Amino acid sequence: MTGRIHRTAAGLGPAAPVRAVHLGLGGFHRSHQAWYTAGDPEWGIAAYTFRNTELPRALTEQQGVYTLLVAGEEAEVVGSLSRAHAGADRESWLADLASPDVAVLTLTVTEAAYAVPEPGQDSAVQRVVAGLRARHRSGGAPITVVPCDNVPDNGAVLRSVLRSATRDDRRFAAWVEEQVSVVSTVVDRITPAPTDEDVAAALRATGLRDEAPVRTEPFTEWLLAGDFPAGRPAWERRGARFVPDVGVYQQRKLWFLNGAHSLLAYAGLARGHTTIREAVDDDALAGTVQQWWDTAARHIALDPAEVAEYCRRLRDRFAAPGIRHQLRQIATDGSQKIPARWLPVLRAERAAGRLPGAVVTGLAAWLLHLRGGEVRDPRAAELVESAGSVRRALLALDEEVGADDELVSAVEAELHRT
Ligand SMILES: NC(=O)c1ccc[n+]([C@@H]2O[C@H](COP(=O)([O-])OP(=O)(O)OC[C@H]3O[C@@H](n4cnc5c(N)ncnc54)[C@H](O)[C@@H]3O)[C@@H](O)[C@H]2O)c1
Ligand SMILES: O=P(O)(O)OC[C@@H](O)[C@@H](O)[C@H](O)[C@H](O)CO
Repeated sequence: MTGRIHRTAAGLGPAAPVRAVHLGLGGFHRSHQAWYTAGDPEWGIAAYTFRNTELPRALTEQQGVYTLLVAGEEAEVVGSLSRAHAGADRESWLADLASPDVAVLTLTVTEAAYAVPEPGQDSAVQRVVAGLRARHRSGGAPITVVPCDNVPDNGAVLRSVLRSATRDDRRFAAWVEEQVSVVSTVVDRITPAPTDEDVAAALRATGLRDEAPVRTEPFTEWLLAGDFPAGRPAWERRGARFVPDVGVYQQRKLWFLNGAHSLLAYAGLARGHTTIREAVDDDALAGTVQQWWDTAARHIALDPAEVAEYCRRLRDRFAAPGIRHQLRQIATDGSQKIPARWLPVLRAERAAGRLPGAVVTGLAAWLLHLRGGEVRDPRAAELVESAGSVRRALLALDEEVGADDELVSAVEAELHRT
């Protein structure tokens, strides 16, 4: 019988001491932050899911070790997860965040999580605040929080949410302000949700059974801006870049990559496709994506040649064999993603008196998606209910967009055409 992957079987040494904590243990953490951390063997991670109990169980049985299947390259065994926990393990969570040995807290908690918790709500921010409170009570060593979600100005947004969520306790709030650094990041590595086929591929690659492999692409990027007063892993060993400001790179990634992804997701589903690769192989959709990139390129402060090269590489990444990125996965939480991915460009175009065709196509396809039933979005009920009327659905997305008569008419016309 084939053996299970674990540290000795994979040729790894003992787990490193925990000096980093992660919330939102899923596919992306394993393909990105945990992979970068593996470049610095002095740093071990204690990673927590939000709700999932199966993944931490499988990883614990494997001593945190897992296989990273990098499309077109050799599989890599990653050993930076020293411990994996279910989010419900509150005692360990509080103890880890109270520990002065821990210097960094990374987050991948979805776009929707960047909100002030309602009283009594169990949310990612509520858990972060509880952890920071435990740290404050047990000596208050400084720490850096590293949000790694596709949220514009993720560091500033998280700082503002933390301010609101701690304002009832002035001493604690003052400590958070002084001792908790929140950095801003741009994160990039296309990582589809793992499948059973990945389990079989990991076995073929290593000869060891792995119940928690992850498939990803060779391309990876991590830009960070901010301070690490208590230290950090040497993420730069694997190419992370520490920059004064992530602003324009954040726009480049969110508009060009994620904006095109959302366009392909909604328009691709409407045309019967299931993956990004299939969707970009459809000439009509490839044309709409190019139209979107040409439109977005007018509003970004980067050299046009650099933008064109970025788009050329994106085309290759989207079409890469070996990555089956499901349109349904990308289509989730549209109300949280569209405002960051399409609306800044839409606003700039409207201010210039133009009606961008690619955004009209995208909004019409999003409406079709809402009308189609299977909607996963924190505001699903309200959106599905409003979707019969273009005006109401667009108002629910954004008041200014919904109040734009010319845009509403264009989206209505597009829906009649399709
Ligand atoms: N997958 C990618 O290619 C990719 C690339 C860049 C950034 N990201 C960011 O990482 C996030 C996670 O992606 P993933 O592929 O790991 O997904 P995943 O489904 O594998 O893992 C997501 C994690 O977030 C948790 N989560 C889900 N809803 C939550 C909520 N409301 N509050 C707190 N936590 C919640 C889940 O329990 C899970 O632990 C994305 O939302 C995105 O912001 C992903
Ligand atoms: O992960 P989400 O749900 O924010 O968005 C879906 C995709 O657009 C996204 O995961 C990209 O693949 C990723 O941002 C590439 O780095």
